[in-house]
Amino acid sequence: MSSALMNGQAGWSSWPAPAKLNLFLHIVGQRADGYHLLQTAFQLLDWGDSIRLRVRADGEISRATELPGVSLQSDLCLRAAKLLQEHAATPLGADIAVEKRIPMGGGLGGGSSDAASVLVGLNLLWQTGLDIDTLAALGLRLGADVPVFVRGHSAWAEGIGEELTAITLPEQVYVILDPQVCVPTAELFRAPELTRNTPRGTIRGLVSGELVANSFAPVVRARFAAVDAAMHWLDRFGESRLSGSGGCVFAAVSNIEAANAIAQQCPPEFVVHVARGINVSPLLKMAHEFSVAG
Ligand SMILES: C[C@@](CO)(OP(=O)(O)O)[C@H](O)COP(=O)(O)OP(=O)(O)OC[C@H]1O[C@@H](n2ccc(N)nc2=O)[C@H](O)[C@@H]1O
Ligand SMILES: Nc1ncnc2c1ncn2[C@@H]1O[C@H](COP(=O)(O)OP(=O)(O)O)[C@@H](O)[C@H]1O
Repeated sequence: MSSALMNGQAGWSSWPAPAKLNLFLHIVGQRADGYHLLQTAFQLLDWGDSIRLRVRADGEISRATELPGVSLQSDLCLRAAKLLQEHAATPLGADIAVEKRIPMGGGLGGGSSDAASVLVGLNLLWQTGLDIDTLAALGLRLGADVPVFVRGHSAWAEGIGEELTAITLPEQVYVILDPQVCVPTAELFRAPELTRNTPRGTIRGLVSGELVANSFAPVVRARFAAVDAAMHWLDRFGESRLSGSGGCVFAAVSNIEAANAIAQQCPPEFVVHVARGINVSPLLKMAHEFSVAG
């Protein structure tokens, strides 16, 4: 492996795990097993977590950093590594460290992206040679949002989020507000007041800017006053939208300077991030560099 891809500490390599926004999200039905059918647009961002991986010869999979509130059993990075290890029947193990920036339970897909980066990174480090379709299918077993991060392209999504069509969107700047509430996704999907028959949209509608609604927004705003307040505040600068099941909200702005000016005015109860939409994930670029470096 090229030394340029190692991050300085013996045996460790660093893998990006970008955040996502859901530019819109329509819940259009429900499957017999209770999972919801949706339409959404996943916009990858140039901002996110970093995962560091180090191969172990003894087969152990261990986390090298604490993830507050996340037990070993529920840690998506450890679960991803174990799933790949079992599937590929490799005797190798790994140490996994996460530099967490994406707020947990914020609707920005942090856990899913971390898991995808572990799958893609370890598949290369362990030389298990699985193709992207197989990694995406393994990822789907960990969460509906994992496949888009494995495939590494902003995408139009249907089904439960796994039927993906890569799309190329303008690389827009976004102001993202984190109202610092952890919204439990499963509970939101169970909400009796959730609209489950939103009319279907089209990619053309997305591109023309008609599709901005999120089926979760009325439910989340009614249940979490801080999310409602964040949307009201952001509405002063652009049409605010909810990402995923929340609690983070965002608005598109014209450029970085405008975004930074808005960020500077942000009230202290919200954490603000400025990020740019990207069509291709840095994970995909890293994986390519790694493969080329051999
Ligand atoms: C709402 C979305 C939109 O991108 O994102 P987040 O808000 O989580 O970021 C996703 O659909 C979330 O995907 P993900 O976070 O991977 O959820 P999962 O772990 O697969 O599912 C958590 C639980 O939500 C419910 N669930 C999830 C996805 C789906 N299409 N229908 C469902 O009913 C199921 O009860 C499931 O047990
Ligand atoms: N590496 C991880 N990063 C974030 N959350 C994780 C991770 N592993 C497990 N989790 C669990 O998954 C939940 C959802 O995480 P996250 O992906 O950050 O939010 P969302 O699904 O709202 O986008 C968290 O509340 C946490 O309990």
